[in-house]
Amino acid sequence: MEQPLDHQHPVGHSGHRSDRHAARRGSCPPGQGGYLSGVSPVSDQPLIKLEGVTKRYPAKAGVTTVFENVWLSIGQGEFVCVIGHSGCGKTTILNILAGLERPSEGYVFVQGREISGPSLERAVIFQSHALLPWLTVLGNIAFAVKSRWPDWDRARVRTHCQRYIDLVNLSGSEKKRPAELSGGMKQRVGIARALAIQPKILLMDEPFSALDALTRGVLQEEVLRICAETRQTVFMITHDVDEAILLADKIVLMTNGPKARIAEVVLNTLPRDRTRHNLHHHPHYYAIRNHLIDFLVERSRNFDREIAQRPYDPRNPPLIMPGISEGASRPVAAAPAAQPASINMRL
Ligand SMILES: Nc1ncnc2c1ncn2[C@@H]1O[C@H](COP(=O)(O)OP(=O)(O)OP(=O)(O)O)[C@@H](O)[C@H]1O
Repeated sequence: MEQPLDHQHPVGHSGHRSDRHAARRGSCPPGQGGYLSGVSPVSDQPLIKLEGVTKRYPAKAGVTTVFENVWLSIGQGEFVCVIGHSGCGKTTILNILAGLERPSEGYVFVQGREISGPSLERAVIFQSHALLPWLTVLGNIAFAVKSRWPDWDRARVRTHCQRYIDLVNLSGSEKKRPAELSGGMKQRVGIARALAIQPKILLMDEPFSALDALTRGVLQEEVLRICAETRQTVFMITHDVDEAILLADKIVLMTNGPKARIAEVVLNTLPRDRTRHNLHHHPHYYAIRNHLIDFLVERSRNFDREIAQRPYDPRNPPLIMPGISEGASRPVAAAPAAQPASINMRL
């Protein structure tokens, strides 16, 4: 019988503190993370912690600080979306989480261990699917699976890949090459490939932005279903407010760069069984949506002025529940305005 998908890998070293001292004590090598070591997960700590993360690049006039002092915790099984204007450093944060870039200052911990580079425990899905054109659907997924479990025999790899091909509804297309697939199908292969290595963390950089609206909607719902089934932890960048409300448990709002920071974290209070079609019936939907749009249109560029008038602790950005508790933010109108089906805030 088919086993349920389970992405909650047992992890080792319970009791590791998620602080830089624990990571540096040397009891566990950085970046190795005790993957599949057979001990129960540490439940009382976030899966991911960013502590004081800052990124600077050399610039003509010295140095540019893209973002600074970013503190964020993400729990096991949480779906976190980041929204903010172009250039505020969203992709850079994702790359740092992936281990592809290093912060100029600060630390990133996964299960209490500081990360030190890329790892199969963190899978990335980019806007472009980056499939190997000479391999079939099955071949592309198997390639990743064989890297993850080099000792598996052919039959085991095949069976494992098939589960993920079925999961993303690509059954029947196993032998097709990328050139024979639509954009949506290619992105499904990318999703299946990322999930098939059973990463602790799925990092997605605007994964649906290159797709037509219909395909995007279908794939959003599939990702929602898959993540609910697998309790996959996700960090995703999007410019689409409705996509964030549909998918995310938490929506991280970043101010404009340079020197961007996390202004606040919006908790999505809509029920988890939401769909694209019933989203707007929920009484908090417009409050959340208006809050996000208000932030992107207005507050993201005037945030320094805003916090000159109220306390703000970057280590603990305000948690906002629009429609329930506005925290330190300005009140937003809850009344539904006439809105298009989807707002893409690439401004
Ligand atoms: N290697 C680099 N050297 C210098 N500057 C860089 C480098 N990589 C990124 N930047 C700058 O850092 C800033 C943030 O880039 P990043 O791609 O992270 O932003 P973003 O918020 O993801 O933008 P978008 O929404 O347009 O994808 C930009 O101003 C970019 O020019």
